[in-house]
Amino acid sequence: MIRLVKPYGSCIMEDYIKIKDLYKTYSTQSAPLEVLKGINLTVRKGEILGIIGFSGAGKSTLARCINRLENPDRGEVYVNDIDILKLSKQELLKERRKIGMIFQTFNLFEAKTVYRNISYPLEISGASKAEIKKRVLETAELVGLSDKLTVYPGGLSGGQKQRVGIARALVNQPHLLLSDEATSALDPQTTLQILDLLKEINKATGITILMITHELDAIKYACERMAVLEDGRIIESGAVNDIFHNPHSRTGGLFAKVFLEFQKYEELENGQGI
Ligand SMILES: Nc1ncnc2c1ncn2[C@@H]1O[C@H](COP(=O)(O)OP(=O)(O)OP(=O)(O)O)[C@@H](O)[C@H]1O
Repeated sequence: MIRLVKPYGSCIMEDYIKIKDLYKTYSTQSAPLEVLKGINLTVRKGEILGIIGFSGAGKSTLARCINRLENPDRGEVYVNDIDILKLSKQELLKERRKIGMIFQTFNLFEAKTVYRNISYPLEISGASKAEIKKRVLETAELVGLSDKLTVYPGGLSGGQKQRVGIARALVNQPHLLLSDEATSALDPQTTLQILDLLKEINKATGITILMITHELDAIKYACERMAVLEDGRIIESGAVNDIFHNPHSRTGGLFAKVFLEFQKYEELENGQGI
């Protein structure tokens, strides 16, 4: 196991992302579609914050506005006190290197080996061959893929593909990881392994993680705080346990109810609670 360092310090309570009155409308063939309707959100440095919401609530749009893969209509986005919406193209490219992103569909290059998938962000940032090799080997070891570097994505399981996605997102040593439904395509056991990996990386490096998901159990497993997104608005936020046991919104309540029903069913299946 390689030695993990905390490159960015470990102050837990400092705000790392600040989002104020964020709006985003898509143009569609029929009518404009307002997807974000005044988002206000704070993510603390070094935490894993969960964002939960039903399909279409605007979760991916919100994540993509943070690294400006989407340009919001108005509002403010600060990452590490940098005003993301005011950056020039060049400045944005530089800041984006400090923000990794992982996806439900992994988004790997099928024609590149694991090594080349992981090395890609370093290649486009102009790192030397020696630096690339060092960082790829370190990151592959961190995610448990040292023995898969010459394999193509087609020869990997879903969990291994997501590990490649995580390694590629981390190889530039970002301060922030945006995780957009990263475990939604995985079976429950693999989901736990990936969540354990994210928790381990968070603990070891102090990286801030924004975990977007529609799976309450994933949030319950990995996060201390969460926010509920409904129809383009954050309708409640706070400690996971508080929202889970005493939800103040319809969406929060529905997620908690489904989770509890599922838990009851699992206990019955395992012969507990009878
Ligand atoms: N590029 C786009 N152009 C037009 N409409 C879009 C675009 N991207 C997303 N939308 C629409 O915006 C709404 C919110 O989409 P978004 O992907 O942000 O939601 P989500 O909460 O992440 O949903 P899911 O969990 O299903 O991925 C949806 O109605 C979607 O169809």
